[in-house]
Amino acid sequence: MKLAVHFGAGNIGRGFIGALFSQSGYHVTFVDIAEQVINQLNTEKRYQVKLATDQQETMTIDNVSGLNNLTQEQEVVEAIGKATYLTTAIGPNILPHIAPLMAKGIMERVRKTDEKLYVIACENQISATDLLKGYIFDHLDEETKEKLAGKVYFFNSAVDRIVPIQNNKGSLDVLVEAYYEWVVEANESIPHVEGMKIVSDLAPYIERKLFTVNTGHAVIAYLGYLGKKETIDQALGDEAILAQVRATLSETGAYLIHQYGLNPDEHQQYIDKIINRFKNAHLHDAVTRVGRSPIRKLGPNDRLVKPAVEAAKAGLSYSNLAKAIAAALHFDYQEDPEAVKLQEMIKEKGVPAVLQEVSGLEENNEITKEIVKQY
Ligand SMILES: NC(=O)C1=CN([C@@H]2O[C@H](COP(=O)(O)OP(=O)(O)OC[C@H]3O[C@@H](n4cnc5c(N)ncnc54)[C@H](O)[C@@H]3O)[C@@H](O)[C@H]2O)C=CC1
Ligand SMILES: O=P(O)(O)OC[C@H]1O[C@](O)(CO)[C@@H](O)[C@@H]1O
Repeated sequence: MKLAVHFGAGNIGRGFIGALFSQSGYHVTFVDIAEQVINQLNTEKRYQVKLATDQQETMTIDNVSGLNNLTQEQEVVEAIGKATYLTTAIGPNILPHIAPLMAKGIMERVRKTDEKLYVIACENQISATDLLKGYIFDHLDEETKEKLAGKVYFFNSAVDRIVPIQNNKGSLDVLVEAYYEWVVEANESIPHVEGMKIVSDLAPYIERKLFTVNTGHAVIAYLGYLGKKETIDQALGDEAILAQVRATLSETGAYLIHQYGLNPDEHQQYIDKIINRFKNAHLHDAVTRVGRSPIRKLGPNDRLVKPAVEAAKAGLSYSNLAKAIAAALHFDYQEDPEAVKLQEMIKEKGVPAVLQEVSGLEENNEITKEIVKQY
């Protein structure tokens, strides 16, 4: 049986990427630091993926096991040695921390086999696999670097499926939305995985997804948080928030249409479909999950700042994006370490300095001025 080694046995790992590998005939070895999840994977050997629909269809995901990357390093290295795919869904900030072990696995592997290995980071981040590759390369010896060509491939990807925080402590089962899209940029044929779509240029896909699904979601999350809404669907029930989401997605849409020559009617349909996905009340998706890690989300290449900067460059409107950024700066959820840090930074340095440091926006930039006004 072919093997996929997947770092991150969380919501996307179990509910999306691992599930697709299992359904494609792979054994999936999940690697995680969550000891209880790893133990359960090894004892139960299966779990259910439940669709957040009226019918609640369920699928059994089997041929799964787990390894703890803190206590089972050698086992992880051996698994990487046998894998066809090496994937992650762990959070972009964690990639540098798992790269040394991945590098160790790759070094041992290329000494022993010429079999091809495909590495794909499945994160909400543009070029996440390129970033991971850079972190891995920092830990590879020169001999391995020279041997990688034709043996280890790194492919960027875009992943889209809403998987909320699970409300079933102690269970491996995962509630997911029925919709999913996994797009991988590869210029050659790679081993088949059910549901994986191969494209030669990922840029339009990842930007369309990040600046529609993730921008729209972030607007709802931050305005919903300010409006004391608990979940995304509850926030969307507020007409003012719904109107603001539509206005913001018109701005990102204008940029995407301008940049990639998208058909405006088709893009509007894409926006409408996504807003309907957000309305799914079965997901109970907390605004605090969707707004999590605001410093990352306010990054220069992320879902709010990048489209605002690109819209400004193209002479397009960005005032609704500026409003969303201002709302993100008010996200003071105490259980989110980045939210706490962001509020401390704002208190200490003020909004313009924070926008410079976190988002790469100069103080005299027109976008900064608009954000400060909205804030
Ligand atoms: N949940 C969603 O709907 C979607 C999430 N994503 C992206 O997928 C990635 C994962 O997100 P989720 O699955 O929601 O998060 P999650 O928090 O459910 O899963 C992350 C997993 O990584 C593990 N982990 C953290 N640090 C680790 C370390 N140092 N070593 C090993 N394991 C470690 C955690 O224990 C957890 O099991 C993120 O980049 C997210 O942006 C992308 C699309 C949809
Ligand atoms: O996972 P992140 O990057 O923290 O952001 C949350 C976003 O990711 C998703 O979980 C999946 O695309 C969305 O639900 C949401 O837009």
